[in-house]
Amino acid sequence: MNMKTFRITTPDEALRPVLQNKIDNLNKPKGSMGRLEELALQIGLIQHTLSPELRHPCHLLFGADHGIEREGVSISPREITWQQMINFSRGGGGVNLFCRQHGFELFLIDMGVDYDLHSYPGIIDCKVARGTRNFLHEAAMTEEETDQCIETGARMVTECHKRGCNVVSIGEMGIGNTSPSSIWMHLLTGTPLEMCVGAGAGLNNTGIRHKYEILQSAVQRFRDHHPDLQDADVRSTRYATEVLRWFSGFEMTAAIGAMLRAAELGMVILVDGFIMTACMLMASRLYPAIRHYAVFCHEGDEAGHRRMLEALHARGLLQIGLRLGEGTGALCAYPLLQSAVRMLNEMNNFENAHITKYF
Ligand SMILES: O=C(O)c1ccc[n+]([C@@H]2O[C@H](COP(=O)([O-])O)[C@@H](O)[C@H]2O)c1
Ligand SMILES: Cc1cc2nc[nH]c2cc1C
Repeated sequence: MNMKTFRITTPDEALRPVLQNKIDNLNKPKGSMGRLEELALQIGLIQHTLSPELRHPCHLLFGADHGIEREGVSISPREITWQQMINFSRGGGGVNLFCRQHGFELFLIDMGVDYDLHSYPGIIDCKVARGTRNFLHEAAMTEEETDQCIETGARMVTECHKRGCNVVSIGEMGIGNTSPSSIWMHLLTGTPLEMCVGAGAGLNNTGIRHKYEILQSAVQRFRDHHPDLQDADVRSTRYATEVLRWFSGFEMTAAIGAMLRAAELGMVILVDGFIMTACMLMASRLYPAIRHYAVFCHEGDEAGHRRMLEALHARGLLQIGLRLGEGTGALCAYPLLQSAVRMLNEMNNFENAHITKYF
C-alpha cells in the first residue's frame, strides 16, 4: 500500500482562551448561546482568527456500488445507486434542494457506480470499477484501488479550495454502504456488532437479522484471513488500514481522502449521517488530529449512529430523525454554522453595547 500521506496539524491552542474571552464578553449571559458558542470557538480555532468567515461552501457527493449488496443486506435494489446519481445530476434529489437552499456548489462524483454514467453531464467520472468485490469472501478493494480513491477524494477538495472554499460538506450514495459502516464501527470501537447494525434504507426486523448474520460471517472471514492482526492494537494505523481496505466502498474511501485533505488545508468539515460518521471515525484512526476540523452535523435515526458519535466523544447538532444520507444532514445544519460565525462577528460586547458587566 502506498497511501498518500497528509500533514494535519492541531489548531493553535493559544488562541482558545482569547476566543473564549471574546465569546464570553458578547452581550449575553455566559454560555447562553449553547452549541453556537462551541461552534464559534471551533471555527475560530480552525481558521486561527477571532473573526472567522465561511466562504464558497462546497458539497462533494461520492457514489459507488458494493459487492456485499449481493447478499441481500439492503432493502433497496442495486440500481437505485445509478438512478439516484442521474436524478441528482438533474437537480431532483434531497441533496440538490439543500445545496440550492444554502448556496453550496455541488460536485457529483462517480467513484464506482455499476452503470455507465460517463455521458451524463454534471457527473464527474472517477470510476475505479463497477462496484467493490464482495467482502463476505475477499477484500472489497485492492491496495491500488484504495490509494486511487484516497487520492481522488483529496484532489476534489483541492479543487474546491482553489475556488476559495473553506468549508466542505461530504455525502454519499451507495446501496449497501451501511454494512461496511457497521463493521467499521464494530471493529474500531469494540461495540458489539449487533448494536452497530440497523435498517439502512429500510429493512424490517427479519431483514436486519439477516444483515447481521451476513456481517458476522464477514467479520469472521476477515479474522481468519488476518491471524497476524488478532493481537494488533485496534487503534494502530496498520489495523485501521487493513479494516478499511477489506470492507470499504470506493465512495467511502474517497470521502476519507476528502476529509483528510480538507483537514490538511485547514477547512471546516461537515460530517453527515451514519456512513460519513463511520468515515470520520476511520479517518481519525489514521490521523487523530482530523477530529478538530470535524463538525458532526446530526444524530440520525440509523441504529448505532448516536453510539458511534459517543465513541467519538461527539454529539450531532441536529436531531431531526434523518437517515437519508447524500449529505442532507450536514447541509441542514449549515445555517447553525453561519449563525455561530455571525454571532462572533456581529454581536456587541458588554462594553460597546453599554451594558453593565456583572461577572
Ligand atoms: O446517512 C445515514 O445515516 C444513512 C442511513 C441509512 C441509509 N442511508 C442511505 O441509504 C443507502 C444505504 O443503505 P443500505 O440499507 O443500502 O445499506 C445509502 O445510499 C445511504 O446514503 C444513509
Ligand atoms: C430512494 C433512495 C434514496 C437514497 N439516497 C441516499 N440513499 C438512498 C437510498 C434510497 C433507496
